[in-house]
Amino acid sequence: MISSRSLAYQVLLHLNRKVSHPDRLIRAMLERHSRLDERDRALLTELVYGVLRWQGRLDWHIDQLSKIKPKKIDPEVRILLRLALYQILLLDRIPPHAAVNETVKLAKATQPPHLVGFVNALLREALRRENAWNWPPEEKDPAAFLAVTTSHPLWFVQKCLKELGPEETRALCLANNAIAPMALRVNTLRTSTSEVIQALRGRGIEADPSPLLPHAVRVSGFRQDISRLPLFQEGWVQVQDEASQLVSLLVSPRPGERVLDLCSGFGGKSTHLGILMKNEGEILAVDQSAWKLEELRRNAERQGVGIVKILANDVLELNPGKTGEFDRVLLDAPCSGFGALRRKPDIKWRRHLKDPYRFSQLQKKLLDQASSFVKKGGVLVYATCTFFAEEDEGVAGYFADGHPGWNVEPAGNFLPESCGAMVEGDFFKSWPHRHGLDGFFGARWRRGG
Ligand SMILES: C[S@@+](CC[C@H](N)C(=O)[O-])C[C@H]1O[C@@H](n2cnc3c(N)ncnc32)[C@H](O)[C@@H]1O
Repeated sequence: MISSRSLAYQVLLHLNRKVSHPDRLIRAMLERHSRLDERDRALLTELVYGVLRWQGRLDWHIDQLSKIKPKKIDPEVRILLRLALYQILLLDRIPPHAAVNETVKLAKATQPPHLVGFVNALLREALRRENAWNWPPEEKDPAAFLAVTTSHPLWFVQKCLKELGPEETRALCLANNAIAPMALRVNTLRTSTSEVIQALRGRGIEADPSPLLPHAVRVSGFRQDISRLPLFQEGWVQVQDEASQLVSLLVSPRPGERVLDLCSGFGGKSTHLGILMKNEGEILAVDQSAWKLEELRRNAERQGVGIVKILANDVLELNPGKTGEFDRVLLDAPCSGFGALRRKPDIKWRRHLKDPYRFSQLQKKLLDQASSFVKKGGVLVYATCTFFAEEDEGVAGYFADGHPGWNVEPAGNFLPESCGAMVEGDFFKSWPHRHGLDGFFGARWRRGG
């Protein structure tokens, strides 16, 4: 039978060739290989995410060990090496020799003999080193040291050092590498928090109420596909970080209102808004990606949220003449996504220093556009899943300066008291290292009447 290592190799190869969601690729693999047992299914996920999380550091090890110039290492071979070194250097539960032997087997099946020899020699040298590495000098070059040891791009660490200082940068980088607990949002149209916890515990799954939100549940140590559980299929829960759930609370829609969800994606927030509205009123979910909206439609159906309509459109080409005005508008803007590195570690290798600025230019345009849909006296919420100031406070400041008729409404007035630590001035801001949640930002304004 095919091994989880070989499947992980295929997923990582695919991701290297084309930007896609690791989760989707893993799920597709698991569907195709449905006879894989739970241990191997879990190992596949662990290998893919582990390699993506530690890619920078694994590449540094490869470059230290390689007898040929790093640039000359074939990308497919590099992926094989990352996969093996992750198991050897960063995973406890796989004997290092087994990792080398399995990788060499995989190399034999996919590479010409001289490359198999190269893989074999490099991995055996890694075993011989026994963790004696010449790390970049911490005192002299703290940015390089942190970048390598915590596996983040150097530019990212340098930017964080400038904006947050050394202690917070270190804590943030460490938190980004943690495996985030699974957070579920309870669908109060269908069930209650205690019923969800009971159902999960009944299956031997460790589940606890969130200390932050009454309708969220934290699940620990669960490595299987939640979408296979009846409670998911019956729409009792949605997987959603608590910080992301807080954005819908910041919108605080009421039953019967008209709400516009711009950049709705798969509808994590649209369905939450519909539940907060008790399925009364209307939500228009707009995204330029038709396939994401198709998923949103299925997601809303699963959760029994019947008030969401979908529209595939570029937000910048939409106007209130077509849609009418709304009581509340949420713009969950496209962003650099650095707040979600715990769940999407691949992002750090796809972004560049200029990206936060580049995104901020688009976000300003989208926010200007979003405001034109808000009726007088209505509410506008701007959200991102990043912590870089130019995409967060910078965009909010730009909007406030250009729209004197709008009043900022302090985020603290709309979030539960338990989330007081996530209020920064007028805004909502969560951080992985400070709050143990994904990094989100939210700002709210009311349009003058
Ligand atoms: C942060 S994600 C949205 C996440 C989603 N709101 C949720 O809660 O699951 C940003 C979304 O913006 C969409 N997008 C980016 N630029 C857009 C544009 N100009 N018009 C419409 N949608 C856009 C992307 O397709 C993506 O789904």
